[in-house]
Amino acid sequence: MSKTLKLNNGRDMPVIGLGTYKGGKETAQAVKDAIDAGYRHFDCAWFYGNEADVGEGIREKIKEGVIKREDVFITSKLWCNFMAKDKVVPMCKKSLKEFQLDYLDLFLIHWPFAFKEDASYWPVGQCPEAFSDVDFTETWEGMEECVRQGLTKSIGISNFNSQQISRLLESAKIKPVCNQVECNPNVNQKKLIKFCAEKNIVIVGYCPLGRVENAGIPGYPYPTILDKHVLAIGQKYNKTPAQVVLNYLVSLGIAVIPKSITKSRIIENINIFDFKLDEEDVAYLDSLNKNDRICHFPEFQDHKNYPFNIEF
Ligand SMILES: NC(=O)C1=CN([C@@H]2O[C@H](COP(=O)(O)OP(=O)(O)OC[C@H]3O[C@@H](n4cnc5c(N)ncnc54)[C@H](OP(=O)(O)O)[C@@H]3O)[C@@H](O)[C@H]2O)C=CC1
Ligand SMILES: O=C1CO[C@H](CO)[C@@H](O)[C@@H]1O
Repeated sequence: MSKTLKLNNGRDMPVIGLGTYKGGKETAQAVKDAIDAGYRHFDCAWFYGNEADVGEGIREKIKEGVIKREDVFITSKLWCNFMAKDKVVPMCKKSLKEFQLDYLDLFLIHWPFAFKEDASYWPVGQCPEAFSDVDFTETWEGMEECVRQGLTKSIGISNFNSQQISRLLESAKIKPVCNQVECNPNVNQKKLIKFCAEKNIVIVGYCPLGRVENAGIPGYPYPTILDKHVLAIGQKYNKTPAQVVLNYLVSLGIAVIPKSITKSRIIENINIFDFKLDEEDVAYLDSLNKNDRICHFPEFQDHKNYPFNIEF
C-alpha cells in the first residue's frame, strides 16, 4: 500500500498514483490491476478521453467489495478551452458524468494558459489566433465554486510556475493543494518543490519515468530509466531502474503518477518503499538534472501565461 502526503486542507493524497494518459482500451483493466496492487490514487483528465474507462474500473472494484468510493483518490483536470469562469462547473459536472461518480477528490487547472473555446484542443499551427485572454485567476473562481457545490473535495493547479502561483495566491479564497508538474531526474524540480513547500502546496510529479516510449525521438530528453548507471544502482538494491527513479522522486517529498497498462509494471512501480538509496546514488541521480522537459510545447511560448519562460 502506498504512503500518503498531507494536503493543506487536511486531506491525504496517496504518494503513488496511476497515470492514465494514452492508456487506451486497456485503461479499465489497468485501473483494476492497480487497485489489486494497492494503488488508491488515479490521475485522469477530460483531455485524455478516458474518464469513462477509469470510472468503469473503479466501479467494478467497488462492486466486488475490494474498495469503497472513499478509499480512492481520483483526480481530473480542466482543459485549456474551458477556462472562462462560467465553464468550470459545467466541465467538472461533465467529467463526473463520464466517470459516473458523485464527486472528485481533486480537480486541477491543467495548464495556466487558455485557448478560445471554439479553437482546436491542441491548436498547433493556429497560434496566436487560438490563444484566449482568460486569466487563470478568473478560472480559479470557478474551481472554488466546484468545491462549494461539493463536486470536488480539493482543487489544484498543473504546470504553473512560481510567479503564477504567487499571483494566484493573491486572490485565491481556497488555496491550491498541489501543483502537478513534470518531474523526473532530467527535470527534478528541486527549486519549485522548495518554493511550493513554503506555501504548503504539494508537488505531484508527472512523466516520472521520462515517458520511455518516446526514447530516441528527436527532441525528447533521454529517459533516465534507460541510463546504464541507473540500471547498476538498481542491481545494488535488487530493484529495477524504474523503482530506483520512483524511490528517488518520492524521497524529494512529492507524489508521483507513473503510467502503465502492463500488470507486472503496475505492481513494480508501487513496490518502491522497502529500500533507501545511498548518498552516492542520490548524488548521481541529482547530477542528471538539466531542467530538460518532455512537455514544454514551444508552440505556445508566446502565450501571456506560458509557464516555462522562466527557470521555475
Ligand atoms: N498535468 C499534465 O500536463 C500532464 C500529466 N501527465 C500525467 O502523468 C502520467 C505519467 O506520465 P506519462 O507521460 O504517461 O509518462 P511516464 O513517465 O509515466 O511513462 C509511461 C511509459 O513508461 C512505461 N512504463 C511504465 N512502467 C514501467 C516500468 N516499470 N519499466 C519500464 N517502462 C515502464 C509505460 O509503458 P506501458 O504502459 O506500456 O507499461 C509507458 O510507455 C500520465 O499518464 C498522466 O496521467 C502526463 C503529462 C502531462
Ligand atoms: O496531460 C497531458 C498529457 O500529455 C500531453 C501531451 O504530451 C499534455 O499536453 C497534457 O498536458
